[in-house]
Amino acid sequence: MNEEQQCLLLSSASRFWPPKGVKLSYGTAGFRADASLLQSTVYRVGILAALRSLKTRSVIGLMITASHNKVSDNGVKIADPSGGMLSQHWEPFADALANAPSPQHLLLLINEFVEKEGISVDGDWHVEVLLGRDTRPITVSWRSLTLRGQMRPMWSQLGCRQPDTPKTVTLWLKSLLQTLFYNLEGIRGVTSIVGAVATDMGILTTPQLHWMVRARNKGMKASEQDYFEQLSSSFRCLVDLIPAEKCKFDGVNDKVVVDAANGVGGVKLKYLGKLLNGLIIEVRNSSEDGGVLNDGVGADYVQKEKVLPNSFGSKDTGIRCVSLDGDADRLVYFIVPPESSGRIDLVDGDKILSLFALFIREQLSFLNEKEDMKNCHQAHLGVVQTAYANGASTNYLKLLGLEVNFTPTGVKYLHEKATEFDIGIYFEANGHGTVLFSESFIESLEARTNEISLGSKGSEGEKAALRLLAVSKLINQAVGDALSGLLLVEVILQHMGWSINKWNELYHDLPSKQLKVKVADRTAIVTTNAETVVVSPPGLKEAINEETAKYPQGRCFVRPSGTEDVVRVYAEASTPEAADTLANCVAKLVDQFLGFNSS
Ligand SMILES: CC(=O)N[C@H]1[C@@H](OP(=O)(O)O)O[C@H](CO)[C@@H](O)[C@@H]1O
Ligand SMILES: [Mg+2]
Repeated sequence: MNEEQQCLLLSSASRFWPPKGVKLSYGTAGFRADASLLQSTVYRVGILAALRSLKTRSVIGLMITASHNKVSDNGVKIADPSGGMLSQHWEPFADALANAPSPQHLLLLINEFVEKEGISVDGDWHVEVLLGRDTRPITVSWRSLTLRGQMRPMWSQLGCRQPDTPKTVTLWLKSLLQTLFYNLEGIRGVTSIVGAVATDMGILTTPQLHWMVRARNKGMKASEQDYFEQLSSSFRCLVDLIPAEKCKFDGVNDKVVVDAANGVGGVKLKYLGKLLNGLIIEVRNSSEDGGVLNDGVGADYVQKEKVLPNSFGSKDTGIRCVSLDGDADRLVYFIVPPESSGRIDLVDGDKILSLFALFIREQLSFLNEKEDMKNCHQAHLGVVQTAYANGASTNYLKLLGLEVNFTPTGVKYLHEKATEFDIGIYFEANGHGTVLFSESFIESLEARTNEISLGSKGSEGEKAALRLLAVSKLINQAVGDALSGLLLVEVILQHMGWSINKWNELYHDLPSKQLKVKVADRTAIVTTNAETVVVSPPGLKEAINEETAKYPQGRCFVRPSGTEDVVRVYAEASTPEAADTLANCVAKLVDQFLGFNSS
């Protein structure tokens, strides 16, 4: 690194000291913590993004979001050149950067890493980082704003007067100002690499930013408008390909009501809805309504608590209802039963996966019907789940003859596994997932559909190829996306002529329960076998197994969360009461082994 670069890094880093006594970790989906702790982290992730751009010679994304976390948290993560998650190989460096105790340590780390990775920092590559942020407000403490005057320039840049109260000042700045601080810090980080450019893409859903990064690196159109146009036109294409006899079917109506978690998905979905025909999207709990992000609303709440989100009630009985999470990368459907008294019938990520798998399997069977295709390469379809997938869904998928694979929690693992197939469908039970198509399979579909434009009438096989091609454009190829997932569910239900009830009847979920346990150090739990078996602390595995064996169809596992400071407990059993008891007993075991009073 030359002297100019070293000076630039040292001077900008001296504005952003890490919080004292906090250990930051890149976790399941980037850094997440109380928003007041993350200023230096966002700045340092900006540097990381610029270095990643240099290393990969590609455009990189930096997203400011904490997804389903409570409103006082925030987070930051990176989108790699493919639009996927940051390469896991770089996560230890990300952790080290975030925790470097001083600008000098930071510089030393960067120097070492740049040398080890063979990254040339001499300005021969035009670094570009796309920045996105959701609508999450930030909380900034007065202390951090005034500490050694570091933040004062921010106030003048924002045209605001610095608050003069010595108490903690909580800033709930609406719209652009909400996350502008983090944005500026991200930009500062990126631009502390000489010649690097940070392009502010504004307020986006997480999947939109990932989509843009992928599109930019593939040389495709990559604006937000391009995203909306691609989704709406592929949706229309799928609608046009619905078999005539299925177009009007009892129980299928054209309205869906969406709980947008008071997050960024609401406004985006309202805009997208205007570009569609044959589907009415009613959005509630949009960030414009004044409700609190993820508070009594959203996919995480609905999926874990299995209760109605705010502003939904008995009036919604019989309607397809959907919940998105705060940054709109997950979705779950739900049904309001008659006289529900707050409970819902959840149609979760596992059922979305099952619906997608059925539809794709059907199209593949049409594709392979033609005599001359019999000897051709048959597409390899695979599905990927985590241990949180309901056992009934896994049985159902296996009964369909599908290959079911398991990975640890987190899209980064599922996505990676799904790329091994011609078509890989992955979903977490909480609604995080997508369908990936391999380049070679897309090429074979394109070749097949080109035959149609050469004058053929369009056989079932050719229509199936057109449908699959449209699915590959509709469903986000970079990461799970609630907006594109919703459109795909809607058009498949229309295609099948199914109501949400019929879909929900595919199989019956086993009763399950999830709990969170606060412990002294959650990292003391080490797991293996896609997180289903505890390796450490010794004895916990045996204690869990002994308890689980008492319950018919019992299954239980524990793991440290990668996004919250808790240990998660998951239990499944033949009755809701048994699942609750099993979860509670195992939560007590976790507390005995790791709680604040354990020795
Ligand atoms: C049980 C559960 O829902 N875990 C979620 C949650 O991860 P944890 O590591 O469990 O906190 O957030 C992740 C990121 O959004 C998501 O991928 C994952 O599925
Ligand atoms: Mg999310």
